[in-house]
Amino acid sequence: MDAALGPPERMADRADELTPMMSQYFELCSAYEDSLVLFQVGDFYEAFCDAAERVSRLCEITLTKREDSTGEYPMAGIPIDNAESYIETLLDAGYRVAVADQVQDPDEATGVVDRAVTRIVTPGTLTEDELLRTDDNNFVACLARSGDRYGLALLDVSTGDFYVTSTTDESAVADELGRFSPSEAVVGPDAPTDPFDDDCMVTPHDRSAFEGDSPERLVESYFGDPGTVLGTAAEVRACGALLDYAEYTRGAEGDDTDGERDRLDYLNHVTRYDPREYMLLDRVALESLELFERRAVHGRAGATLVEVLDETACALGSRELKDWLRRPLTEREAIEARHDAVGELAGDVRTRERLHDRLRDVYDVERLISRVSRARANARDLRSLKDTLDVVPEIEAALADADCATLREIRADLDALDEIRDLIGRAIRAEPPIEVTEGGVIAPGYDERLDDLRETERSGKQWIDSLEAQERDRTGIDSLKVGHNSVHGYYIEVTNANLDSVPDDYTRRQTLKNSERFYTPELKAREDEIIQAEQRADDLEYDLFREVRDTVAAESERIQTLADTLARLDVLASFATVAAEYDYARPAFVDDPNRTEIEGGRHPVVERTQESFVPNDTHLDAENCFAVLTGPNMSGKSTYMRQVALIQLLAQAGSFVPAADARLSLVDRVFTRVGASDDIAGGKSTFMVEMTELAEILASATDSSLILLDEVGRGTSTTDGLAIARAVTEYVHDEIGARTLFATHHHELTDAADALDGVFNLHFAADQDGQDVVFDHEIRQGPAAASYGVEVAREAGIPDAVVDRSRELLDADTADRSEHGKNVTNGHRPDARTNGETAATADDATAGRSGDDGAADADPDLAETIREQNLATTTPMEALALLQDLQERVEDE
Ligand SMILES: Nc1ncnc2c1ncn2[C@@H]1O[C@H](COP(=O)(O)OP(=O)(O)OP(=O)(O)O)[C@@H](O)[C@H]1O
Repeated sequence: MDAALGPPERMADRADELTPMMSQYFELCSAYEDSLVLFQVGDFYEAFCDAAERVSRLCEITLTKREDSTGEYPMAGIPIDNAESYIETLLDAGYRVAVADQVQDPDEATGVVDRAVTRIVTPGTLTEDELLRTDDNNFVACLARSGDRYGLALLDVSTGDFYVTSTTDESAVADELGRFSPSEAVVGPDAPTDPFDDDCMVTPHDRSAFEGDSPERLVESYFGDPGTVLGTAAEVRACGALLDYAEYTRGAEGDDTDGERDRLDYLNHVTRYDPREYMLLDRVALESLELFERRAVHGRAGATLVEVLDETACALGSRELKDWLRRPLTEREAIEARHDAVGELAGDVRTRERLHDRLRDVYDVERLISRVSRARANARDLRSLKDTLDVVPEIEAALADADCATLREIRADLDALDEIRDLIGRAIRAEPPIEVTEGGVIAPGYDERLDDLRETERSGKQWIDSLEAQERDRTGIDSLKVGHNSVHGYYIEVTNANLDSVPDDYTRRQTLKNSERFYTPELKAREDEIIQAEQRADDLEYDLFREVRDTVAAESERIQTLADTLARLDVLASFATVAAEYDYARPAFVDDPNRTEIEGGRHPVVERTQESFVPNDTHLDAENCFAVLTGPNMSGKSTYMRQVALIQLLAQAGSFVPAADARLSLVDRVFTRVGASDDIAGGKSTFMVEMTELAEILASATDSSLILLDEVGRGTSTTDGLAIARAVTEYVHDEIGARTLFATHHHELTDAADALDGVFNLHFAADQDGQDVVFDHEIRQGPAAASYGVEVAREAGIPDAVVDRSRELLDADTADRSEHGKNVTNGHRPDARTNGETAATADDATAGRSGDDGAADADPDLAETIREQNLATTTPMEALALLQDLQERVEDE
């Protein structure tokens, strides 16, 4: 176990003798064993012993020590004012942090001041704005098992988004986790801990939260009858245990005296879903289609799909956009409803701009309302809520002429919460301070008692303001001054020279070098009155503020619905902007299965990152659903395949698509097996990764899926690779029948088109311009003629000698194959040098005989290596590796 966690060993052997404060620390460390405890001492959060050493090293703060009668303890303190950034460092280092605050006024404490853990900060349950990304959700997952079923719950504590699903298939769990990418996971007994990403913290949680009727009771207390809101026992367990964990991380501050935990009142809705309601995009697909993360491919300046699509105006919309892309729909009606709205807004630039303009003033009310419910919102938060509510009627007005059902529904759902808006407007000052306990928060006119107190305060101060003139008159001392300081309060200051004129009712308050300060009984009385009124007013303000906050909290469900409505509208407007500005077309959905008809399709990201882009068509249907795609390296195969998948994904997310026209049938899942990636940390070779991904495709794809295969069998010998590629083609064609695009450098695979109905060839061509290869990026029917790997190798900087020799080998191979049906290994090997001198035969080289020109001094194995190559089945990647090897050997000579 990590020595920084749990009760410090150094204290354990003297636990009974510890000072009361250290004993408190020791006990909190024992109670929160899985967290690093930060313990408030005045203005600092302290850690002691091993935890101190760890905190000091990670946060780069000085390690000091605390000494008392029981010994000496290393100590490290982080300033409370700046705690969040240090806590972030500790989270990044993999710790959960239990924050133990002083929960009693030190002046009221008889012995040691009471402390309690008020929050446990963990990666998945963050609510601190400083630690959260505004444009993305932050989920904590909970995986529970009941019989052979897995229940998966996902909660964003900062926004209240809560999803639950269940499945009997462990790989489906991994797929959903890939989609939501939680930063933390709570795992129940018997549930697997391996489907989580490396960067997801797996948290052990109290077993009892998963057991007995505790999950059920908790679900019921939040959402009503578990049987109605949720489906299976596994879902109830996952959801209940996650609620328990979320409450646990709120610490003890909310604990009632009877030990009941405080509730997370803003969690008033859980969405139960079936993964089949959404187009499935597993982790591999999300990564290879670069939806949210970039991959450096061909050195192109990377961008992600979400980056080129995000024209949202507010944080709510930008998070919603990610969610729509993560979970494209599979129900035609729902998709078309989104398309209707996008179409209407795309055609109405004025409304779109007006909406965008207004939505820019919308605050992140989703996170705001969760702060309100957790009693962490300040007066500025409430004003921000009001500012948001203020724009709602304007948004409503902008949608006054909305025609389609979706926009009309949105308009109807817009709820400006007039009474809340009015309440905040009346109660909270326009620019309130951050601190809510020190007054200045409640607006004048809101509460009579408060106004009276403020009036007393004001008139008292006014009287004091007039006192100076009055006392000057009375005493005849022209230099007399009335002032105030925080230690001594109000005073009348008289210089030493005038002390003789001081009246009898002056009492000395303070002596300075050149003057004396006094007060009079009346001044004192007025001062007390002001102080009292001020104190009572501040307290009253705080009470009133809390009342307003509670009233707002009681409407959290309506505010969440409003947030959701605004988020949807923002995404639809963003889709519309992209559609209008980048010439996207509305896709049509067709009933016949397996249809992908795209005219002039473009890759939404690549077209934005380079000067010109060549649009291409795609035609797949039940009769022709498997395209084998050949062509030189860099000709555009990967781009083309991804563009087909992205168009399908965008269409189902509700967006228009980068194409002149698209007619599509729905897809249940996009599979990708593209690019070579090593999973060295996971102990898998490139080939293993490739085969694991392929196995998943073959096991799970249906005839409604879209499959992209980019060079299958690359990581093994050419013969094995080709065999696998061919077998996969046959299997997908015969058994699955999914729409498939298969890019390959195995030219033999193009023969599959003759053998299998439904398989056809497409290719990209290249022109040779002198020694350069020029790509037109235009897709054509039929197989590619040549692969141009050698020319691409030249462009990559392989020396001419090697490139020329490769070209000779290729030519010889082609000639041999056409004449004898043999490969190049039987051909002749000319001189390795390029000076045109007499070539030695391969046989000479193999035999190690020297030619007159010295060329035969060449490494005899070199010829052997070249002979061994079956160039007919060598991929360009392999050819490149070979060239590199040959080059090194040639240079050695
Ligand atoms: N339709 C197109 N219009 C314009 N440029 C394109 C087009 N398609 C691809 N490109 C450009 O060509 C580059 C290479 O494309 P891509 O990666 O798709 O080639 P590839 O044939 O898959 O190569 P390899 O076989 O080496 O993986 C892209 O980065 C892009 O810059």
